[in-house]
Amino acid sequence: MTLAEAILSKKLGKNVYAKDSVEIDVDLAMTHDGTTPLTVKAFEEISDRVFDNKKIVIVFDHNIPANTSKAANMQIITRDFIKKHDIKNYYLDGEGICHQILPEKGHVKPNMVIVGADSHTCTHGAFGAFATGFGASDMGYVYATGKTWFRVPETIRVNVTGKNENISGKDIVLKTCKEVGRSGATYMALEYGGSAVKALNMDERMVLCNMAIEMGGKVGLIEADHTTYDYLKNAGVSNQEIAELQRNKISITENEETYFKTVEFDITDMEEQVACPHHPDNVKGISEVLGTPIDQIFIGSCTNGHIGDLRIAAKILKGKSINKNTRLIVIPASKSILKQALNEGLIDIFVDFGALICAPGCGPCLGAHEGVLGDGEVCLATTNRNFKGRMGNINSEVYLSSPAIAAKSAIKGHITNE
Ligand SMILES: CC(C)[C@H](C(=O)O)[C@@H](O)C(=O)O
Ligand code: SF4
Repeated sequence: MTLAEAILSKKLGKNVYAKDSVEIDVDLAMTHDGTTPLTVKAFEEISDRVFDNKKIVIVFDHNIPANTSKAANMQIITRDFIKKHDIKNYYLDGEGICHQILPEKGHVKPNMVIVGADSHTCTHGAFGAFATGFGASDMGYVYATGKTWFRVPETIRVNVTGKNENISGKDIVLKTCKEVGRSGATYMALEYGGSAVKALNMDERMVLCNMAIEMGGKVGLIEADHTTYDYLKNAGVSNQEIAELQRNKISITENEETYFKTVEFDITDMEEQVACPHHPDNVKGISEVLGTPIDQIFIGSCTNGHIGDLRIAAKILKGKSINKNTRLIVIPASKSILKQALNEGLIDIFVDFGALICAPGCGPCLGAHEGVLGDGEVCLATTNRNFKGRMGNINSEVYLSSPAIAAKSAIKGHITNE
């Protein structure tokens, strides 16, 4: 069985396989400031009671603090919904990006079925959970019934081996995007494994699963292991619950025949990867884009705003100053990452370097809040999407890279790995 089949089978108490259709109870449902109002509208057409006020999580992250009256009014609708239905889990005051908050606050656990009204909900597959993004009307149905249906996805196995200290989770996922292509995994699971994946910490594993949707993937998945359980412990999950999860651990034996296909690569001699405008699968080895002038650099987002990312960037930027032809925006993915970065002196390093620090949230990632680009400008971002106009201007260009490449490029003012 593939990991996707195994998780869904365990949950349903019977064996299900790729292409089967299943109706299933969800363990966690998430919406954010951008998608809650439409979800509420769809929900109210079918019910006046949520299925379970403890299994819903609502996060404000896309436009926080509100930048327009429209965004502020959408937040009023959401706050009213939270009060009316006594929703227990909500993070509304710049606590961070939903895909960071969910695991950080201990909401995500292996074997869960998680749905969210955001396409990057697939991030949580890094914990061995079946997690996927939905549109607001599907979420309205989930808020009312706690149920949804899936076609069990076929699986592309991605095996990554080798060792290379210059290669991060972001380089691995960009390479995967190049290999699989923008629609190569449509409605499929991307199941990551191999020694190089096993060696990654949870922040880096989340990067791999976060970008599954950029290949059309339904879910990104990584088998839970001791790294997963250590993370859960730090996120406040009780020892008792972790022991229970370990007892129920799903282990799969890799079996070629169960996969739609297998993609394999070795990172030992791989160079850093950069996605060029205007799609995350337009990936080149860094040597092909060295010297590209950059106007704005953004380190943050649900892909690469983790504490580990900020540590890597700060180590590179310490004692240096920003190139006068570029600007740098740094946004920790959550308030607790911001606090940790303050405690470790990372924020001092960024500020001294010449960076602008903004409140935890999505920031410039989708061009709807702050850090919008001007005509003809080029941005290098640690985010997951570089579609035309993604950062708020159809006449701008966005490149995607790891935090290390973003930091090095902020010193030089052009794309570099030195
Ligand atoms: C606004 C939201 C619905 C959207 C998504 O679903 O992914 C956003 O987070 C994005 O990254 O484009
Ligand atoms: S950080 Fe970007 S990709 Fe992630 S949820 Fe926010 S807008 Fe979407």
